[in-house]
Amino acid sequence: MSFTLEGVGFTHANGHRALAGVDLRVAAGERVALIGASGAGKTTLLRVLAASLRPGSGRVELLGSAPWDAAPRDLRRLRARIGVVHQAPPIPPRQRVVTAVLAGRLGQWPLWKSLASLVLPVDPEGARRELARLDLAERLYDRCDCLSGGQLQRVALARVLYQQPDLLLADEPVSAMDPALSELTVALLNDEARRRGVTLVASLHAVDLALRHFPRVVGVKDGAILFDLPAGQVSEALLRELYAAEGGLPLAGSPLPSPSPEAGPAAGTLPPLRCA
Ligand SMILES: Nc1ncnc2c1ncn2[C@@H]1O[C@H](COP(=O)(O)OP(=O)(O)OP(=O)(O)O)[C@@H](O)[C@H]1O
Repeated sequence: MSFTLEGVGFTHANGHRALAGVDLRVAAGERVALIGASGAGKTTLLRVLAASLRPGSGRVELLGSAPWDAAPRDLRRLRARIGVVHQAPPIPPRQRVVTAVLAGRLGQWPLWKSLASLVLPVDPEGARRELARLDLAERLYDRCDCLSGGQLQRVALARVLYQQPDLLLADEPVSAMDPALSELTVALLNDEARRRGVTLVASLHAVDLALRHFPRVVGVKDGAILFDLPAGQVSEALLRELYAAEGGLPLAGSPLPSPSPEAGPAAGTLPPLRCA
Protein backbone atom coordinates (compact mmCIF):
# COMPACT_ATOMS: atom_id res chain seq x y z
CA MET A 1 0.00 0.00 0.00
CA SER A 2 1.32 3.47 -0.84
CA PHE A 3 -0.82 5.10 1.80
CA THR A 4 -3.79 4.50 4.06
CA LEU A 5 -6.05 7.08 5.68
CA GLU A 6 -8.62 5.88 8.19
CA GLY A 7 -11.20 8.19 9.69
CA VAL A 8 -8.99 11.23 9.08
CA GLY A 9 -10.36 14.56 10.27
CA PHE A 10 -8.87 18.04 10.38
CA THR A 11 -10.27 21.23 11.87
CA HIS A 12 -8.58 24.60 11.37
CA ALA A 13 -7.65 26.81 14.32
CA ASN A 14 -10.67 29.01 13.59
CA GLY A 15 -12.96 26.00 14.09
CA HIS A 16 -13.55 25.37 10.38
CA ARG A 17 -13.76 21.62 9.74
CA ALA A 18 -11.85 20.93 6.49
CA LEU A 19 -11.83 17.10 6.60
CA ALA A 20 -14.11 14.64 8.37
CA GLY A 21 -13.91 10.83 8.50
CA VAL A 22 -11.83 10.40 5.36
CA ASP A 23 -10.98 6.79 4.47
CA LEU A 24 -8.67 6.31 1.50
CA ARG A 25 -6.36 3.46 0.56
CA VAL A 26 -4.12 3.76 -2.47
CA ALA A 27 -1.80 1.01 -3.68
CA ALA A 28 1.74 1.62 -4.95
CA GLY A 29 1.70 2.79 -8.57
CA GLU A 30 -1.95 3.89 -8.63
CA ARG A 31 -2.87 7.19 -10.29
CA VAL A 32 -5.69 9.04 -8.59
CA ALA A 33 -7.36 12.37 -9.41
CA LEU A 34 -9.03 14.40 -6.66
CA ILE A 35 -11.88 16.54 -7.90
CA GLY A 36 -14.41 18.73 -6.12
CA ALA A 37 -15.64 22.28 -5.77
CA SER A 38 -13.48 25.07 -4.43
CA GLY A 39 -13.11 24.71 -0.67
CA ALA A 40 -14.08 21.02 -0.70
CA GLY A 41 -10.90 19.97 1.13
CA LYS A 42 -8.59 18.74 -1.66
CA THR A 43 -5.57 20.82 -0.62
CA THR A 44 -6.04 19.85 3.02
CA LEU A 45 -6.17 16.19 2.04
CA LEU A 46 -2.98 16.53 -0.03
CA ARG A 47 -1.24 18.26 2.87
CA VAL A 48 -2.12 15.32 5.11
CA LEU A 49 -0.69 12.97 2.45
CA ALA A 50 2.48 15.08 2.28
CA ALA A 51 2.95 14.63 6.06
CA SER A 52 2.91 18.40 6.39
CA LEU A 53 -0.42 18.58 8.24
CA ARG A 54 -1.11 16.43 11.25
CA PRO A 55 -4.76 15.42 11.33
CA GLY A 56 -6.74 15.94 14.53
CA SER A 57 -8.24 12.47 14.31
CA GLY A 58 -7.80 9.18 12.47
CA ARG A 59 -4.86 7.10 11.29
CA VAL A 60 -2.30 7.97 8.61
CA GLU A 61 0.18 5.54 7.09
CA LEU A 62 2.46 6.80 4.31
CA LEU A 63 4.92 4.60 2.38
CA GLY A 64 4.84 2.02 5.14
CA SER A 65 5.35 4.29 8.12
CA ALA A 66 3.20 6.24 10.54
CA PRO A 67 4.59 9.79 10.13
CA TRP A 68 3.28 11.21 13.38
CA ASP A 69 4.77 8.39 15.49
CA ALA A 70 8.16 8.60 13.74
CA ALA A 71 11.31 10.18 15.12
CA PRO A 72 12.13 13.60 13.56
CA ARG A 73 14.93 12.11 11.43
CA ASP A 74 12.65 9.38 10.08
CA LEU A 75 9.94 11.96 9.36
CA ARG A 76 12.49 14.00 7.35
CA ARG A 77 13.48 10.86 5.41
CA LEU A 78 9.86 10.06 4.71
CA ARG A 79 9.19 13.59 3.45
CA ALA A 80 12.20 13.32 1.12
CA ARG A 81 10.40 10.40 -0.57
CA ILE A 82 7.27 12.46 -1.15
CA GLY A 83 7.20 15.00 -3.98
CA VAL A 84 4.73 17.87 -3.80
CA VAL A 85 3.71 20.32 -6.50
CA HIS A 86 1.97 23.18 -4.71
CA GLN A 87 -0.88 25.24 -6.10
CA ALA A 88 1.33 28.34 -5.79
CA PRO A 89 4.92 27.03 -5.97
CA PRO A 90 6.90 28.30 -2.94
CA ILE A 91 9.97 29.23 -5.00
CA PRO A 92 12.11 32.19 -3.87
CA PRO A 93 11.61 34.84 -6.60
CA ARG A 94 15.30 35.70 -7.01
CA GLN A 95 16.32 32.05 -7.36
CA ARG A 96 17.50 30.81 -10.73
CA VAL A 97 15.39 28.17 -12.46
CA VAL A 98 18.27 25.66 -12.38
CA THR A 99 18.62 26.03 -8.59
CA ALA A 100 14.88 25.70 -8.08
CA VAL A 101 14.80 22.43 -10.05
CA LEU A 102 17.87 20.97 -8.32
CA ALA A 103 16.24 21.76 -4.96
CA GLY A 104 14.13 18.68 -5.65
CA ARG A 105 16.96 16.53 -4.29
CA LEU A 106 17.99 18.68 -1.32
CA GLY A 107 16.34 16.21 1.05
CA GLN A 108 18.36 13.35 -0.48
CA TRP A 109 21.79 14.96 -0.84
CA PRO A 110 24.35 15.35 1.94
CA LEU A 111 24.51 18.86 3.40
CA TRP A 112 27.78 19.78 1.62
CA LYS A 113 26.29 18.96 -1.77
CA SER A 114 23.09 20.93 -1.08
CA LEU A 115 25.09 23.98 -0.01
CA ALA A 116 27.47 23.66 -2.95
CA SER A 117 24.53 23.50 -5.34
CA LEU A 118 23.21 26.82 -4.04
CA VAL A 119 26.46 28.48 -5.13
CA LEU A 120 27.17 26.58 -8.35
CA PRO A 121 24.50 24.14 -9.56
CA VAL A 122 25.94 20.63 -9.24
CA ASP A 123 23.81 18.98 -11.93
CA PRO A 124 22.65 21.54 -14.51
CA GLU A 125 22.26 18.81 -17.16
CA GLY A 126 19.84 16.94 -14.89
CA ALA A 127 17.80 20.12 -14.41
CA ARG A 128 17.89 20.88 -18.15
CA ARG A 129 16.68 17.37 -18.98
CA GLU A 130 13.57 17.70 -16.80
CA LEU A 131 12.87 21.25 -18.00
CA ALA A 132 13.13 20.07 -21.62
CA ARG A 133 10.31 17.61 -20.98
CA LEU A 134 8.20 20.63 -20.07
CA ASP A 135 9.43 22.72 -23.02
CA LEU A 136 11.26 25.12 -20.70
CA ALA A 137 14.93 24.17 -21.11
CA GLU A 138 15.86 27.56 -22.56
CA ARG A 139 14.95 29.24 -19.24
CA LEU A 140 17.50 27.19 -17.24
CA TYR A 141 19.46 30.18 -15.97
CA ASP A 142 16.65 32.72 -15.76
CA ARG A 143 15.44 34.10 -12.46
CA CYS A 144 12.14 32.64 -11.28
CA ASP A 145 10.55 36.09 -10.92
CA CYS A 146 11.00 36.51 -14.68
CA LEU A 147 8.56 33.67 -15.38
CA SER A 148 4.81 33.62 -15.88
CA GLY A 149 2.56 31.74 -13.45
CA GLY A 150 2.25 28.82 -15.85
CA GLN A 151 6.02 28.71 -16.45
CA LEU A 152 6.61 28.76 -12.70
CA GLN A 153 4.25 25.81 -12.34
CA ARG A 154 6.34 23.98 -14.95
CA VAL A 155 9.50 24.73 -12.95
CA ALA A 156 7.79 23.24 -9.88
CA LEU A 157 6.90 20.16 -11.94
CA ALA A 158 10.47 19.86 -13.26
CA ARG A 159 11.66 20.00 -9.64
CA VAL A 160 9.42 17.11 -8.60
CA LEU A 161 10.39 15.09 -11.70
CA TYR A 162 14.04 15.65 -10.77
CA GLN A 163 13.33 14.58 -7.19
CA GLN A 164 12.01 11.16 -8.37
CA PRO A 165 9.78 10.65 -5.33
CA ASP A 166 7.95 7.42 -4.43
CA LEU A 167 4.73 9.33 -3.87
CA LEU A 168 3.96 12.26 -6.16
CA LEU A 169 1.33 14.76 -5.00
CA ALA A 170 0.18 17.65 -7.17
CA ASP A 171 -2.24 20.35 -6.07
CA GLU A 172 -3.88 21.85 -9.15
CA PRO A 173 -0.56 21.64 -11.01
CA VAL A 174 -1.92 23.16 -14.23
CA SER A 175 -4.21 25.88 -12.83
CA ALA A 176 -2.16 28.68 -14.47
CA MET A 177 -1.73 26.94 -17.86
CA ASP A 178 -3.79 27.17 -21.04
CA PRO A 179 -5.90 24.12 -22.01
CA ALA A 180 -3.39 22.70 -24.52
CA LEU A 181 -0.46 22.93 -22.13
CA SER A 182 -2.62 21.59 -19.27
CA GLU A 183 -3.41 18.51 -21.34
CA LEU A 184 0.25 17.91 -22.21
CA THR A 185 1.41 18.46 -18.65
CA VAL A 186 -1.16 16.15 -17.05
CA ALA A 187 -0.27 13.51 -19.67
CA LEU A 188 3.43 13.93 -18.83
CA LEU A 189 2.79 13.49 -15.11
CA ASN A 190 0.82 10.33 -15.79
CA ASP A 191 3.49 8.97 -18.17
CA GLU A 192 6.16 9.60 -15.55
CA ALA A 193 4.14 7.86 -12.84
CA ARG A 194 3.41 4.89 -15.13
CA ARG A 195 7.02 4.60 -16.30
CA ARG A 196 8.49 4.68 -12.79
CA GLY A 197 5.64 2.84 -11.06
CA VAL A 198 5.15 5.85 -8.79
CA THR A 199 1.93 6.63 -6.97
CA LEU A 200 0.38 9.85 -8.28
CA VAL A 201 -2.38 11.85 -6.58
CA ALA A 202 -3.36 15.12 -8.23
CA SER A 203 -6.16 17.55 -7.52
CA LEU A 204 -7.63 19.06 -10.65
CA HIS A 205 -10.28 21.67 -11.28
CA ALA A 206 -10.83 20.47 -14.85
CA VAL A 207 -13.05 17.39 -14.60
CA ASP A 208 -12.42 16.34 -18.21
CA LEU A 209 -8.65 16.19 -17.60
CA ALA A 210 -9.20 14.04 -14.52
CA LEU A 211 -11.51 11.61 -16.31
CA ARG A 212 -9.30 11.34 -19.40
CA HIS A 213 -5.95 10.76 -17.73
CA PHE A 214 -6.54 9.05 -14.38
CA PRO A 215 -7.79 5.49 -13.89
CA ARG A 216 -9.27 6.32 -10.45
CA VAL A 217 -11.19 9.45 -9.52
CA VAL A 218 -12.08 10.56 -5.99
CA GLY A 219 -14.79 13.20 -5.55
CA VAL A 220 -14.35 15.36 -2.44
CA LYS A 221 -17.26 17.34 -1.06
CA ASP A 222 -17.51 19.25 2.22
CA GLY A 223 -14.37 17.60 3.61
CA ALA A 224 -15.56 14.05 2.91
CA ILE A 225 -15.29 11.56 0.06
CA LEU A 226 -18.48 11.59 -2.01
CA PHE A 227 -17.30 8.87 -4.42
CA ASP A 228 -14.17 6.86 -5.19
CA LEU A 229 -14.54 5.16 -8.56
CA PRO A 230 -12.80 4.03 -11.74
CA ALA A 231 -12.95 7.01 -14.14
CA GLY A 232 -15.32 5.16 -16.47
CA GLN A 233 -17.92 4.81 -13.71
CA VAL A 234 -18.12 8.49 -12.75
CA SER A 235 -21.58 9.47 -13.93
CA GLU A 236 -22.84 12.90 -14.88
CA ALA A 237 -25.32 12.68 -11.99
CA LEU A 238 -22.45 12.22 -9.51
CA LEU A 239 -20.57 15.14 -11.04
CA ARG A 240 -23.65 17.35 -10.77
CA GLU A 241 -23.98 16.41 -7.11
CA LEU A 242 -20.27 17.10 -6.56
CA TYR A 243 -20.40 20.54 -8.14
CA ALA A 244 -23.95 21.46 -7.12
CA ALA A 245 -22.73 24.62 -5.37
CA GLU A 246 -20.76 25.80 -8.43
CA GLY A 247 -23.66 25.71 -10.90
CA GLY A 248 -21.73 23.93 -13.68
CA LEU A 249 -18.95 21.47 -14.42
CA PRO A 250 -15.45 22.96 -14.68
CA LEU A 251 -13.86 21.77 -17.95
CA ALA A 252 -10.53 22.53 -19.57
CA GLY A 253 -11.12 21.65 -23.23
CA SER A 254 -8.34 19.74 -24.95
CA PRO A 255 -6.56 20.70 -28.15
CA LEU A 256 -3.35 18.64 -28.20
CA PRO A 257 -0.16 20.16 -29.66
CA SER A 258 3.03 18.10 -29.75
CA PRO A 259 5.81 18.84 -27.30
CA SER A 260 8.84 20.71 -28.59
CA PRO A 261 11.77 20.28 -26.21
CA GLU A 262 14.44 22.89 -26.88
CA ALA A 263 18.08 22.89 -25.97
CA GLY A 264 19.06 25.53 -23.44
CA PRO A 265 22.32 27.42 -23.06
CA ALA A 266 25.57 25.51 -22.58
CA ALA A 267 26.14 24.28 -19.03
CA GLY A 268 29.28 24.76 -16.97
CA THR A 269 29.52 28.43 -16.10
CA LEU A 270 26.64 30.67 -15.10
CA PRO A 271 25.58 33.32 -17.60
CA PRO A 272 24.44 36.68 -16.14
CA LEU A 273 20.96 36.90 -14.64
CA ARG A 274 18.42 37.90 -17.24
CA CYS A 275 14.72 37.93 -18.04
CA ALA A 276 14.29 36.43 -21.52
N1 LIG B 1 -5.74 28.33 7.12
C1 LIG B 1 -7.07 28.12 7.12
N2 LIG B 1 -7.83 28.54 8.15
C2 LIG B 1 -9.15 28.31 8.18
N3 LIG B 1 -9.82 27.64 7.21
C3 LIG B 1 -9.11 27.21 6.16
C4 LIG B 1 -7.70 27.42 6.05
N4 LIG B 1 -7.26 26.84 4.91
C5 LIG B 1 -8.36 26.33 4.31
N5 LIG B 1 -9.46 26.54 5.06
C6 LIG B 1 -10.82 26.09 4.77
O1 LIG B 1 -10.81 24.67 4.71
C7 LIG B 1 -11.68 24.24 3.67
C8 LIG B 1 -10.91 23.32 2.74
O2 LIG B 1 -9.93 24.11 2.07
P1 LIG B 1 -9.00 23.47 0.95
O3 LIG B 1 -7.97 24.49 0.61
O4 LIG B 1 -8.54 22.15 1.41
O5 LIG B 1 -10.04 23.28 -0.25
P2 LIG B 1 -9.77 22.95 -1.78
O6 LIG B 1 -10.73 21.88 -2.17
O7 LIG B 1 -8.34 22.66 -2.03
O8 LIG B 1 -10.16 24.32 -2.47
P3 LIG B 1 -9.60 24.99 -3.84
O9 LIG B 1 -10.05 24.08 -4.95
O10 LIG B 1 -10.29 26.32 -3.88
O11 LIG B 1 -8.12 25.09 -3.72
C9 LIG B 1 -12.23 25.48 2.99
O12 LIG B 1 -13.51 25.73 3.46
C10 LIG B 1 -11.28 26.57 3.41
O13 LIG B 1 -11.94 27.81 3.52
